[in-house]
Amino acid sequence: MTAPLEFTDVTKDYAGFKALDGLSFKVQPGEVLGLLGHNGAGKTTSMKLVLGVIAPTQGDIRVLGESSTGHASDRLRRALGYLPENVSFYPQLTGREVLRYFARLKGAALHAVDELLERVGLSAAADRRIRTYSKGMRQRIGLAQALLGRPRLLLLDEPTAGLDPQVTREFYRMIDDLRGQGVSILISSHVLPGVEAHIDRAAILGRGRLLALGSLAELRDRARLPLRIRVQGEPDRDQAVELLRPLGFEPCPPGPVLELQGDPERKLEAVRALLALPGVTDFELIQPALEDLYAHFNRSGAAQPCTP
Ligand SMILES: Nc1ncnc2c1ncn2[C@@H]1O[C@H](COP(=O)(O)OP(=O)(O)OP(=O)(O)O)[C@@H](O)[C@H]1O
Repeated sequence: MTAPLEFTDVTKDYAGFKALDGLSFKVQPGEVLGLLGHNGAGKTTSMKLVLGVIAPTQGDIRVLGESSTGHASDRLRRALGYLPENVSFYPQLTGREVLRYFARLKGAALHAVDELLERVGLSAAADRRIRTYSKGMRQRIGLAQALLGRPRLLLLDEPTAGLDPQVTREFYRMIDDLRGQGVSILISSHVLPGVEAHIDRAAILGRGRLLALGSLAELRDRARLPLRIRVQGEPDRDQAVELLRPLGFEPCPPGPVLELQGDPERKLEAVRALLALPGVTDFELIQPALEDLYAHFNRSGAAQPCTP
């Protein structure tokens, strides 16, 4: 099956400044790919290239099997859903009016509007003016707008920036549903903790270059960051350290609970040793989080798995 989105060796220069440098990746059918990077890494530039708003300086971008810059780009734009980073609508219009307006622009069926309002949980607020909407409600109307025309490929640029944790969770639940329906999604973010559980793979961008691409498990394998073990109970700290140090585990700085970090390959040996230690009532294995992997591949200093 053709990948809904494919970047091949894409470079984008803005007046001599390389915003993207040899970027290649694919979004597979029904996949959620996280495009992760710091401010200025090239996430929005990538989105604009997919939309055909700007053209690559070099390289090729295939969107739903067609070139993003060819004569098909208008039609392609209609087949895409896009939620921009700073979503803004006419404040004096109601939610329903905004969606009807965009449905006409996109050539989407007007009867889809009420269904979409329901889907994003805004039916009750459909006849309120946008200027009375909270930030979370505006993001939801933005998502509904992006879903007009039942796009097979959805581009979400920093969709949860500025949302509170509860609204962020609700937003990701909607993303999970869409993924379940086979929609392919490119989601850019620099807010990493929330996105981790909702993406199939991550593409880590740094200064326009692809630093790493893979599932969390693949990135963990590649990075080989230390595994952290949090020990519950009241074992003798010195005894625990003495036992685990020969296995390559070192204690984290003293805190309310004992934590050690070391080679993930020696996890079982470490666990066995811990189980034999008096006072241990339980333990928790803590894998490097997406944030740790991101820091590792960005080389913005070694990841600090010992920090909470
Ligand atoms: N029209 C433009 N002209 C010149 N430089 C630009 C232009 N648009 C973007 N850039 C530069 O290209 C780089 C990538 O910008 P881009 O907006 O793609 O980053 P981003 O990853 O989306 O960042 P953010 O998280 O801050 O939105 C930045 O250094 C930016 O200043």
